Parts: sequence; structure tokens; C-alpha cells
Amino acid sequence: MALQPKKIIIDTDPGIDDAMAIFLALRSPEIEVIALTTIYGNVYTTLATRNALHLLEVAGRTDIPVVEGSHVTLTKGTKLRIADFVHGADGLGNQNFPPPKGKPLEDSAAAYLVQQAKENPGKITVVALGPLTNIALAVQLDPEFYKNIGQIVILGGAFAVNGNVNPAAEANIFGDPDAADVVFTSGADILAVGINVTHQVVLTDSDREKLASSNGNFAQYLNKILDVYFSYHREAYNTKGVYLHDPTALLAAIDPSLVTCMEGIVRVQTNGITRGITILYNKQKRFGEITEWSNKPSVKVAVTVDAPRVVKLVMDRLMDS
Ligand SMILES: O=c1[nH]cnc2c1ncn2[C@@H]1O[C@H](CO)[C@@H](O)[C@H]1O
Repeated sequence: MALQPKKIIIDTDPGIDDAMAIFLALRSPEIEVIALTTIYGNVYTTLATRNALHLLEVAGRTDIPVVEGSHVTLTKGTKLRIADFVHGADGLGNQNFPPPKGKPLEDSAAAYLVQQAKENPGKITVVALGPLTNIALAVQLDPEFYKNIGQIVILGGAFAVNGNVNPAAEANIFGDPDAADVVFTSGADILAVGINVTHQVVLTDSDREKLASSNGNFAQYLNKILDVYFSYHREAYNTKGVYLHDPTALLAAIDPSLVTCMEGIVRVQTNGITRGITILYNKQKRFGEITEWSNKPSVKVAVTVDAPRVVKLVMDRLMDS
């Protein structure tokens, strides 16, 4: 008997690599995308909702609901860091797409996550591609959420490497460090895929040429929006290609054998010059004193990735679609 597809909710701030991950998800037979929930990060939340609706319309999948998430950080902060310099002012490569026809559900992302997890205990995977505010709100709303949710796959963190916002912090964790610390210490089954791993997964210029030559709807659409993302990488990293952050996390949620992990306790610094830094305690040393890591639940942190296999899956699934 064929396995039931895994139910996935993508929490997203689209975003060019979010668009890739969403299309990839829609082309992955192993999973069923049950909703997109939205968050600020690459764009403000209002625009994230608009882009999520737009991407589902492009894909012909308006059957999938969009649920709007928080407009402010967990501590009600309104001074958000928006990465429009990575994705364009519209989040999708400055293409001036028409506004979507659809509307989000009349619910908040956090309440929706709580309800879905309660109705399908252990069965839902959340793939979190932006700052973790919605997930932290769900943890705070329902003391059972951490048990009811199947797995939370987090695209975020810079484990033992420099960040991409500053030398300490990765963008999604920096976006709401308080939320990230709540989620990492919640007790949920968590897999973190950080930039220590995603910076090894590069879509090259020649991969992009292949995408451009494909007649597929998704390939053509992505080729258009990728210009801005490629220019940013050339300038910021001097790479001839782009990092596949969000697609890597999505694929790790589908097939955990694409990464190897370490287990341990992750805490997030919430203030000071290292605000947003993620520190994994690998439990190799037994500390004599109580630390901020003592008696916290363990999570999985990706430490290696089969990059060629990830890139091939991305290409194969996006080329002929
Ligand atoms: O340099 C950057 N600054 C801010 N955000 C970035 C940068 N590069 C990529 N992303 C975005 O943040 C997530 C990975 O950290 C990805 O979702 C990517 O789209």
C-alpha cells in the first residue's frame, strides 16, 4: 500500500527562494501541502500574504488556503528587518505581478497551526522558512502544541559559522530571536537546517540556463524572478550562483537522509552584539554548574548535506513542471 503523503504547512515570507520551495513542494508526491502561513522577513507580512496567494494562483493551486501570520515580533516589536535588498521590493524579483484574486482565511496563522496540530496529532510537519514568530505564538497559545505537532523543520541558524545578517546571526533567527528561543526550547521534534548547511547548496549559472531552456511553467516563472537573487549573491558573496536555503529545508523535511545531524540543545541570544546567534550544546562535556542549556529538550541540527542530490532534486522537479 502506498504511504499516505506527509501533511505539510509551509510558514513562509515569499521571497525568491521561498517561491522555489513552494513550487518544489507542489511537485513532490511525498507530501501534501495543506496550507501556507505567512510571516515577515523577506517582505512585510501583508506582502508575504499577497505573494503566497499569487504563487498559488500561478501554480493553479487555489485550493490550498493561505493564513496570515503576525505583523510584529513575539515581544510586539514593530521595527522589523526586511530583506528587500535580497529579493526585490516586491519580494519576487521586481516583476510587478498583478495582485492576486484570492484572500487569506479569517484566522491567524498561530491559531490555525494550533488547531491543525490538535486535529491531526503527530501528523503535521511545519516547514518554517521565515522568522519563527507564528510558531512561538502557537507554542504559547497551546501548552500541548509541542506534542501535537509532528515535526518543525526550521530554515534558520548559523551553527558554528558566521551569520548572513552580521557575523553572529542568520536572517530568520535575527528576525525574531525571542521567538526562536521559545521554539528551540519548546520540546517539539525539531530539525534545524542552518546556513552552515545551505551555503553548500548552490544553484549555478548553468543550472539556471537549464531552467531557462525548460518549457515548464514553474521553470519559466522562476527564471524570471531569479535575476535579483543572482545579482545579490554576486555582490554580497562573489558567487556565480545562489544559495538554495528554502528548497534545502523543504527537501530535508521530505527526505531526512539528505542531511546528517547532531543532537543537542539550542539556545538563541536575544540581545547584545550577538543578538540572534544560535549556540548548540552538543552534550560532549558534562558541565559542573547549571547553565542556560541545562534541562532543556534536545533538537536535531543539520551538519552535513548531500548537496549534489539536493540540487538534482530541485532541478528535476522544477524543470518539467
Ligand atoms: O544576506 C542576507 N540577508 C538577509 N536575508 C537573506 C540573506 N541571504 C538570504 N537571505 C534570506 O534569509 C534566509 C536565509 O538566511 C533565506 O530565506 C533567504 O531568502
